[in-house]
Amino acid sequence: MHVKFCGFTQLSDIQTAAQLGADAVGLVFYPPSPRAVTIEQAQTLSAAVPAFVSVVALVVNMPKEELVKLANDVPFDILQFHGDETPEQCEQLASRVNKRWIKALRINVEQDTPDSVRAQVAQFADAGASSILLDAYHQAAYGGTGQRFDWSLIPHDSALPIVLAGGLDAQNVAETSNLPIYGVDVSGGIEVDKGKKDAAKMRAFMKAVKRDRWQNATVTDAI
Ligand SMILES: O=C(O)c1ccccc1NCC(=O)[C@H](O)[C@H](O)COP(=O)(O)O
Repeated sequence: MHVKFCGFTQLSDIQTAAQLGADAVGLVFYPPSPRAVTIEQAQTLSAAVPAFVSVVALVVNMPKEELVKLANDVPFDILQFHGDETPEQCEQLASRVNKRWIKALRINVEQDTPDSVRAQVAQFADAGASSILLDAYHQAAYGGTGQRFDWSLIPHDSALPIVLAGGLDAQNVAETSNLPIYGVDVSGGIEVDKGKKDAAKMRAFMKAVKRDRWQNATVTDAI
C-alpha cells in the first residue's frame, strides 16, 4: 500500500512525512484552498524532500500559462489534476510541461456506479494518466473535505491503479485493506489545523498502514 500525504505548508511537517516513509507528498496550488502554497513556499518545501519521495503538484482548472510557470519554477514529479479537467485537457497540459500525471475523480454517490467510475477511469487511462485518485464529491469544494464516499463504488477491474482519498485517518485506514486500491491519500486526517500537519497523527497513520500491510502480506509480497 502506497501512502500520499497531501496539503503541506510547513517545512518541518514535510520533513517529518519523508522521515516517516511517505511515498509522496502533495502541494496544493489552488489559491482558494486554506492549504494553498505560493511558488516561493513550494520551492522551499520541495527542496526539503529527499530522493525516492515524490512531490505531487495539485492543480484545479489551472490555465496553461500558469501551469508552465509553475513547472518552470518548482521542481515536482507528478501533476495531480483535481478540478474539472477533461482527459484531453489533462493530456495536453501534462505533455506541455512534460510531467507524469494523475487525475482525481470526485465520486458522487447519488449518480456514480462502479461501471460509470470504471468508464471514466478508462478514458483517463487512454489519455495517458499514471493513476486515478478517487475522492468524495462535495458540491462546495473540490477536495480536502474530510468526507468519505461509498467504497463499494470502487471498480474492481480498473484500467489504472487507484489511490483512495477522502476522510481517511489512522483509525479507519485499516478498513481499506481489502479494497482494490494501490494507495491511500490523506490530508485532514493528519492535521491539527488546515495545512498544519500533526507528527503524531502522521506516525499513527503510517503505523496503521504498515501494520496492516505486513499482516496481510504473502511470502511473494514480502520478498
Ligand atoms: O486540500 C485541499 O484544500 C484541496 C483543495 C482543492 C482541491 C483538492 C484539495 N485536496 C485534495 C487532496 O488530495 C486531499 O488529500 C484529498 O481530497 C483528501 O482530503 P481529506 O478528506 O481531507 O483527507
